[in-house]
Amino acid sequence: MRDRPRSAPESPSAPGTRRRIVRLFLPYRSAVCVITALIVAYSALNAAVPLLTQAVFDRALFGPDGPDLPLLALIAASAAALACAVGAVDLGQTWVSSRVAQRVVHSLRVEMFTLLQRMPLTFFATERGGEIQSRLAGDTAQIENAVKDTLPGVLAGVFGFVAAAAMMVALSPVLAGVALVFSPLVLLVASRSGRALEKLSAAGQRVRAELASIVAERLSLGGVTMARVHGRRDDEVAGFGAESERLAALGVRSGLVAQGVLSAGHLFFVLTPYLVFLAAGLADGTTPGTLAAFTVLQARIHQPLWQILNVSTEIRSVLGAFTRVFEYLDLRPEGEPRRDTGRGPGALTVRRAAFRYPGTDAKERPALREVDVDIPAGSATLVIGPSGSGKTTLGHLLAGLHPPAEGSVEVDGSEVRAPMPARICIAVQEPFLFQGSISDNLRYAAPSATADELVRVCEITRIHDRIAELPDGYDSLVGERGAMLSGGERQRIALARALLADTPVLVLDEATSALDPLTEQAVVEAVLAERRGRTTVMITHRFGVVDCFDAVIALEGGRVVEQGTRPDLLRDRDGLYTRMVRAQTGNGRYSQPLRRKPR
Ligand SMILES: Nc1ncnc2c1ncn2[C@@H]1O[C@H](COP(=O)(O)OP(=O)(O)OP(=O)(O)O)[C@@H](O)[C@H]1O
Repeated sequence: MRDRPRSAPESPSAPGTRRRIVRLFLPYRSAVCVITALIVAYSALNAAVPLLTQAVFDRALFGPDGPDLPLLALIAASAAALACAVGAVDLGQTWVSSRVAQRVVHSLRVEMFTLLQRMPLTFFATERGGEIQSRLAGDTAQIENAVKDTLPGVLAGVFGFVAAAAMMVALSPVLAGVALVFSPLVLLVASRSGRALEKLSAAGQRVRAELASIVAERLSLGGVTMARVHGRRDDEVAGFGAESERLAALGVRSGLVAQGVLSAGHLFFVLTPYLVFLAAGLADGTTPGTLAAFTVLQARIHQPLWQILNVSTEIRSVLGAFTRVFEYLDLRPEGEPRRDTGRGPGALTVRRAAFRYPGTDAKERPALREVDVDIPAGSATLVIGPSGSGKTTLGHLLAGLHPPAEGSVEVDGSEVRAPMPARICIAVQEPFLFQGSISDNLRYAAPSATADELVRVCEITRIHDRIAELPDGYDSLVGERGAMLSGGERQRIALARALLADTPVLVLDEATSALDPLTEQAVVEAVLAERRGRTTVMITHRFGVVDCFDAVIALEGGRVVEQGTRPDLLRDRDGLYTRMVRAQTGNGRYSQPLRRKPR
């Protein structure tokens, strides 16, 4: 088990993949048996048709008593019945295969999605969106096609070959020997070249995933804007073009190898009938009917071999798809959080907490170390510090988004190692709004919230008037990721959503940074004034905007360097907080609060 999958597997199909595939199909073993039985029946019925051809020649048309028309009509009716039976069996097999394919792929997709939902946030910071998309949608689609079409195709090929070969042996062992003499050679060539095709196909999959990542990242609103702003549109096209060209070159190479195998097979298919005719000419006693039946059977033997040659590439690339899907299924997700419905007053305690982001050098200082913090229930606390000092990381630890590597974080005595939706909510600087209406987005936090409750929280965050101005009000659509709203509007809707969750603890991580100072002041004051006993932790750079906080925590280099009430901290004229206030306001005389605390 690993933390992250390799995004570019070296080996197209990892060892053990085949065994895992078999395990995947174990629950469907009855259906697989039915599919196999239907394919066997299909192959046997198909192989019986040449017997009718033999009867037409040797008995109905050129029999000892001349043409026998009633027999010919009977043979024609039998052929029609056989064709109907073949069609019905084929239909049944397709139906069962499709059902199995859909069930298997559905469970793989859901299992992967469930697992990804439980992955640590740091996974999403490092894994490319296109990679996830490519495995969840692309690879599973490939598996679906393989289960539905390719694998039954191979089985049909194998059984078709065996049935036709058996029929040939029954008709004439000598001619059968001549007809089949090159078959092992063709299969050997196919299997050898298969290895080259497997590597080419795995390389193709990797480039496809890279292309999907580029599309997801660079054709997003932010990606396109960045390219335009910096005049790099041509470079973006060139980058995409280079990857696309790699894919095209790989496609040409795979096409050549695959066609080489098919051409070798074709040579065999063209030559063997003439060898059979030659053998028939040399040997005595071959009736025209037997030769006609053989001609039909040879076509029947070519078709399955052709089928096997054709699908061998697909089978190898689908093994690669299974490997990539299994890599995601082997991810190590976060532990399932305890179902926590307790609320409590919301007192936060952090003891000697440390956190280091995965993948960072052990010599680098951790994002947080030896953090000791006490935040009383119902209090309002400001967290400040220079950029990169660990404020967001502390906010994430308090909200349970990252578990501390050392030490502990507790709310009302319960350990916080995973999000606790009933107790703690966090509003972030770049909130996520999904495509839907404003009320859909608000109700994500509280599905049963009434219209009045939506209005109440939106009034607190000073967004209600703006929503009321929109033609559809709370039913207005926000666009993908809230693209139809301004940054400040998005933040205020997300903050209202966090208030709607009505948790005893609320962490605001630069949650109002996109607002103008006057609106920000009004929003923060309203959030604090209407907090009804809620513990509020506000991480911000613009702490001069409001002064109504009970305590200030100052971070520097991942440590807490100051902690206390605002007047206490301002007393130290060289302290970090005082220096930051001075730099922000250009005024060093901060011994008194800027404004009176709201009730
Ligand atoms: N996903 C990540 N992977 C690796 N390192 C990270 C990651 N996120 C943050 N860091 C590092 O952790 C440290 C603390 O980052 P954090 O975001 O907590 O700082 P911050 O005080 O909130 O900064 P800012 O004020 O600029 O938002 C920084 O050195 C940052 O580079």
